[in-house]
Amino acid sequence: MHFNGKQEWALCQILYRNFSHEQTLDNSRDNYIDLQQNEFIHYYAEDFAYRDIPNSPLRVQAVLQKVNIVLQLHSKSISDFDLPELLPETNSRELSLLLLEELNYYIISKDIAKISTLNEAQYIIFDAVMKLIDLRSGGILFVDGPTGSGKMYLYECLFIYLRVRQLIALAVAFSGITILLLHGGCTVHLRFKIPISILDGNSTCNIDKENDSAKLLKEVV
Ligand SMILES: Nc1ncnc2c1ncn2[C@@H]1O[C@H](COP(=O)(O)OP(=O)(O)OP(=O)(O)O)[C@@H](O)[C@H]1O
Repeated sequence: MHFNGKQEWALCQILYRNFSHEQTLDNSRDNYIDLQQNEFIHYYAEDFAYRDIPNSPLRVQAVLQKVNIVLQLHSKSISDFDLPELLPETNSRELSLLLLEELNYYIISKDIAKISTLNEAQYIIFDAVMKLIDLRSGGILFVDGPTGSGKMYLYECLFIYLRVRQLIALAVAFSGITILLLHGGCTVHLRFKIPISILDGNSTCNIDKENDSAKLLKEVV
């Protein structure tokens, strides 16, 4: 059974809250053993972190991150248990929830297969965007085309490809209707904290450099 990101997250919270219940963490031997068995991690990696990511260690890291967050609520952490190591670069102590959300999209093989169905024009743009991203040189690309020419389809494929690679790409649009078409979409105003009144000459995006939004924006490819 597969779940979407929000359902999955909710289920993880419930399950891992149970795992991190005081009784489990203290000395109830049976539960404690369950939690220590690495098989449990792989089981949940399949159930809760399955993203068609061909990289099993990454899936395990995704589960460990989620478990760690709940454990932290109980003043414990992954390192208190005999579980695979949570790598520093994926340690949820450093990754904000916003970032974790962006790293945990539910992508199935059907989505990935879409990329191979891009038509020639779409593929040229897809390729250009990927080259720019791989160069990490930054840049602005503007895609235009008549209604129904497949712009949104192209954007979907770009997001799928980047998210499978565990890269951060934020889907934003000016209208609430448009964001419904983009998985994980968010209005520009919400994402960049643009004040509603932008005409007074002094308005700025209200993002503190230390907060989670700023950390997320810094990770964007
Ligand atoms: N390469 C493709 N293979 C199969 N279906 C495609 C492809 N490209 C686009 N489509 C389909 O064509 C339809 C129109 O595509 P899409 O909505 O992406 O166009 P658009 O340019 O974003 O349109 P609009 O400007 O009206 O928003 C959609 O049903 C989409 O699924």
